[in-house]
Order: sequence, then C-alpha cells, then structure tokens
Amino acid sequence: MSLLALENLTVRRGDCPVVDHVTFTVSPGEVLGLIGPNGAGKTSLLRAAMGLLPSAGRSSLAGLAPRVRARAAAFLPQAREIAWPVDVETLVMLGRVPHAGRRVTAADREAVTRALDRMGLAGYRQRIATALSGGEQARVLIARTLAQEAPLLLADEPVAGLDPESQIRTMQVFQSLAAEGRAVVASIHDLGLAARHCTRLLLIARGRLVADGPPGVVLTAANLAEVFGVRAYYADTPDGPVFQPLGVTR
Ligand SMILES: Nc1ncnc2c1ncn2[C@@H]1O[C@H](COP(=O)(O)OP(=O)(O)OP(=O)(O)O)[C@@H](O)[C@H]1O
Repeated sequence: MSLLALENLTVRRGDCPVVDHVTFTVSPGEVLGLIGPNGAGKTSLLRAAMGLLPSAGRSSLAGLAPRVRARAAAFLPQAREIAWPVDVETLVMLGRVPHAGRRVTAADREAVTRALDRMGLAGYRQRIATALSGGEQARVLIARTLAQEAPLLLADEPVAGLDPESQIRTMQVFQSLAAEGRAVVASIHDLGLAARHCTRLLLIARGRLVADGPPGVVLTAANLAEVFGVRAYYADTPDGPVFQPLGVTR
C-alpha cells in the first residue's frame, strides 16, 4: 500500500520543466526528506503532488476532491502567513475542517490537544497567533496540519527558522507519525537534520530526481559536489549519522 504515488510528474514554468518526470512512491512508516539546492523544484514538486499546481504525469492525490484529498494528506506550505489575530486553539482547530460536521466534536478537541502537545504548545492555546514569534507561529502552523490527522503529511521546509530544540523535536514528531504507520515528506535544507531523522532522502537537481535512498547512500561526496557544490564530513556514529558541510567545491 502506498500513501502517495507519483509517475512522471512534470511541471512546466514557461518553456522549462521545473519538475521533470519525477517518479516515486511513499509508504507508511517513511520520513522522506526532499533535498536539493535553491530553485531545484522541491516546492513545485510538493505543490504539484497535492494538485495545487498544474502538472503532467500523475499524482495519486491530485485528482481527488478537495475534502477527500484533505483526509488523505495534509500540506504545510512554505509561506508562514497567519492572516487573522485569532487565538492558537482556534487556528489549530482549522485543521479539523476536512472532518467537520456542523459543530466541533469531542474528537476534534482531542485532535487539537494532541497536535498542541506534540508541538510543545499546550500553554499557548489562548495566545493570539499573530502576536507570537516567527518560530512559534511556524510551530502553530505545523500543529494545525497535525490536527488534520491525515495519513500523509507533505511539509515545505517545516523546520526552517526553528531553534535547534524545536527542529529536533519536530523531526522526532515526524518520526513518531511514521512509527504510527503514517508518512511524512518534508523539504529540508539542513542536511545534518535530514541525515539523522529521515529514513530516506530524495535528491532533486534541476527538477530531476537524481538519487533516492537511505541518507548514507544519497549524501555521497560525488552527489554533494555535483548538486550542491559543497564537500562535507559524514560519519556513522553511535549517536547516528553526523553530517557537516565543510566548504564549497566550485
Ligand atoms: N511563479 C513562478 N513562475 C515562474 N517560475 C517559477 C515560479 N515559482 C518558481 N519558479 C521557478 O521554478 C523553479 C523551481 O522553484 P521551486 O520554488 O520549486 O524550488 P525549490 O527547490 O523549492 O527552491 P528553494 O529551496 O529556494 O525554496 C525555479 O527555477 C524557480 O525560479
């Protein structure tokens, strides 16, 4: 069983394909890191996979009716915009909209509590979301997607702008979702976090999927030099993989 299947997914902007015949599937239990340099096509790929961007080829999510799709997958966009000065609890409750009947149920409230707890936001329920720091707002928006309780989470740079503890905790939340039989696909620029917390990495370069496998297989010296233009230290330690970019190669 797969939670997402992409087949030759292609996105054109003008004449140029920015996502170029990308094929992969996502299974329950995976934390998949989407890596690649700025402009590689990660955001375009995630949006097209959700059906939010016109594409050729196939995504198993793109053709679904919006409410059905929202129960199959939650999407965290890159932009962290909170438009209204509502309290955190109300904002996170918006994640329940795909499940909503005419009124908020006990199950909705429990899902919101679980999401707030997971993101360390239990004490923030009554805070006005627009009056939080950038990183706190980012965590609230992740909590909103968690409250959706979809089997698959597609997240565009979820840990950007978070402090180290929140970054690690967020990646651990993703790992716990995977352990529950769900899956996460997250674009991520911090290759050290990606190496430590993802079960699998997809390396995107100029719209193409150029490597797909466990972190140690994808983060080779050749891939790093060719795709990112960097060289790095990589070691398997008792504490897990350690990855640190050291310098540029071009
Ligand atoms: N609205 C747009 N119109 C035209 N081209 C676009 C548009 N948005 C993005 N692009 C182009 O598509 C390509 C892929 O962009 P995308 O945002 O998917 O990359 P990314 O891998 O997510 O980058 P980053 O790491 O910087 O967020 C880039 O070359 C970009 O310039």
